[in-house]
Amino acid sequence: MFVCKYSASGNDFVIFHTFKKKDRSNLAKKLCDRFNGIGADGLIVLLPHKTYDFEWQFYNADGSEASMCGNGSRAAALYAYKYDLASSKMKFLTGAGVIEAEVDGDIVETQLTPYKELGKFDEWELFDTGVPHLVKLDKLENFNINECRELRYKHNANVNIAEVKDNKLFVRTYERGVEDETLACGTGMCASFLKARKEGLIGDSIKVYPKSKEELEISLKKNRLYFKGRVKETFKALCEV
Ligand SMILES: N[C@H](CCC[C@H](N)C(=O)O)C(=O)O
Repeated sequence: MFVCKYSASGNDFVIFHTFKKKDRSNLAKKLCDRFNGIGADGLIVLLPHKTYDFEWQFYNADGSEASMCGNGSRAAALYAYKYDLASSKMKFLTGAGVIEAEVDGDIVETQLTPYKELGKFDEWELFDTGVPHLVKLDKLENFNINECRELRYKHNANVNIAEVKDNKLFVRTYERGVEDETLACGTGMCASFLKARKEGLIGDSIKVYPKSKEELEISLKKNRLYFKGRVKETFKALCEV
């Protein structure tokens, strides 16, 4: 069957759709392997749903399932629209709840599930933007992969360093389940937005730049997070899955 690869601001995913829900943890590890597989940060499988346009299974590259993926939600929406699984405005079910998305050319905006503030640990703050994220406001060059890895296991969370410069938000993320820094992390950028806004450094909308330097936009409307940016299909092939 056909599998595709999508890149959402540098966060990349193998995506396909099928009818049968089953454990695809080992498949995710195989397909996401950057040496022996297609290579990606995650695997997304779209499945039929009686109420919503579809539901999904999301796996990190290490085969662990995650309840949500911000960039993955934008990639899944573009895939669903391109392959006639949904119209340009859609609703789909994730482990974190229902996501609303809108496709406009190669720009996709998704509304994330309601966020939670989960507490402070020293200069770090923990948020749930669909998955758990620790955020510290600091200079980006102070991003330390070993410190991030330690905090990731201590709190079972993704770890972000965020910096506000010239009224723009810059974010670097160590991603749980990829176990490395990724080029972008949507729920991480959203958690960083919440932290910067809480400290009074930004307003309700801002341009955000992850490690890939691709421009995204995050806004807070009626206390819900909206996240918008470019998505592209980078690969398509027949593949045994
Ligand atoms: N690695 C995350 C899931 C993917 C999040 C990220 N890729 C995004 O765009 O939100 C976790 O296990 O919590």
